[in-house]
Amino acid sequence: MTGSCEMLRSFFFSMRFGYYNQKKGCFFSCFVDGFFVLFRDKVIRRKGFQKGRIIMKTAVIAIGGNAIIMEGQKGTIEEQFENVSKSCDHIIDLLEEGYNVVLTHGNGPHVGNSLIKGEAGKDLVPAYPMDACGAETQGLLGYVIKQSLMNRMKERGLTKKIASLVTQVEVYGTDPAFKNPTKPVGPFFTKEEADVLMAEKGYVMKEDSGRGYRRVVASPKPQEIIEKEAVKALAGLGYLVIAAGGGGIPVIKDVEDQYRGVEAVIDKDYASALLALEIDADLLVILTGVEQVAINFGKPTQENLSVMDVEAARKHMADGQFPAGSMGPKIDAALSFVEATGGEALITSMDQLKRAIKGETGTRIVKY
Ligand SMILES: Nc1ncnc2c1ncn2[C@@H]1O[C@H](COP(=O)(O)OP(=O)(O)O)[C@@H](O)[C@H]1O
Ligand SMILES: NC(=O)OP(=O)(O)O
Repeated sequence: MTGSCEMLRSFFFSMRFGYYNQKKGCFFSCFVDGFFVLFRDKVIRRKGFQKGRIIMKTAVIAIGGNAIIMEGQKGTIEEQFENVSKSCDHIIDLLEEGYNVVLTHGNGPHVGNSLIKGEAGKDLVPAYPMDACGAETQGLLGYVIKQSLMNRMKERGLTKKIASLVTQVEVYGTDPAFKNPTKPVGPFFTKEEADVLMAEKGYVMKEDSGRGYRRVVASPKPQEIIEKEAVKALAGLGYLVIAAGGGGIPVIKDVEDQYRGVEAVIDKDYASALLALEIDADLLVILTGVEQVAINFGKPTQENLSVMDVEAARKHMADGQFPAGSMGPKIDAALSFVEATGGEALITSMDQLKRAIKGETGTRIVKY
């Protein structure tokens, strides 16, 4: 197609050159050039080609931490490798569909576990603060995801460079979220266990979507992905990039304009939406436990949605269709990306990713 483009260009150029020679051609020259540019841009947009190379679409794909350590699991390293390995084919399928993939992931179960380990061992070795636990979990999960993908790709006879990037995310120290913890981390407890932890450790414990009680910590809104340029550059070089794990390591700028870690866990859906915006991604995919977003979720009148525009999403949100502790932040994050870029967000489950990308399932959130 680009070959035809270039032939047309040569043809028009020679016509234009002829007219120049006859000193008549200025108007015609502009007309021909304009036509060529319109034609070329249309081809590029439709086919994704530019000067003989394919322009890849970039998708930011967010995987929930609860898909890596599942409900009822202790979170052994073997369990995590097994869970992630099961997801690899779905991600690889997307690469084969021609997408540049930037993977982000949650770390809620992991960061809570790290805090418990620190607390339990603090008489022997120093406990880490929450930002350091976030960094630790980014490193661990980067390793688990990267190795699982590498091994599966090898089995499928594919090669793709993979980079896992330690990512800091700036938050504001004045964010009211620091005074109102909402982010569930770590394992699930019964009400009785939660009461003991609140009394003995001073934790804030809340019920998490009918699944039990979990510790909740501050979750300020992400303001800037510090390593965004590196993510964009690596994706542009054809790497599958794993970034902003656990929503990114939360940092603030102190009075001397220096970055400093803070005690918080950023929501990975908000961080993923911001990353998608900052690296000019075409698509934001939020993977969760359901194939489609629904209205009247869990009721006999449940209606699954294939497409939802911004206006409808806002209306359903105002009607209380998307609870704050579960689907609410995902819709909110999707809206922030769609409204700012005019791009699309897709919410679906990991096992339906390929079909959802083809438009066969999932819920697409679009501007109009
Ligand atoms: N309107 C809704 N449509 C679909 N799912 C919903 C809706 N409201 C609540 N949910 C629940 O929210 C869950 C997603 O939230 P959560 O489990 O907290 O996310 P994560 O996958 O990031 O851990 C879904 O799996 C579903 O059980
Ligand atoms: N950081 C974060 O959002 O983790 P989860 O996806 O595990 O909640």
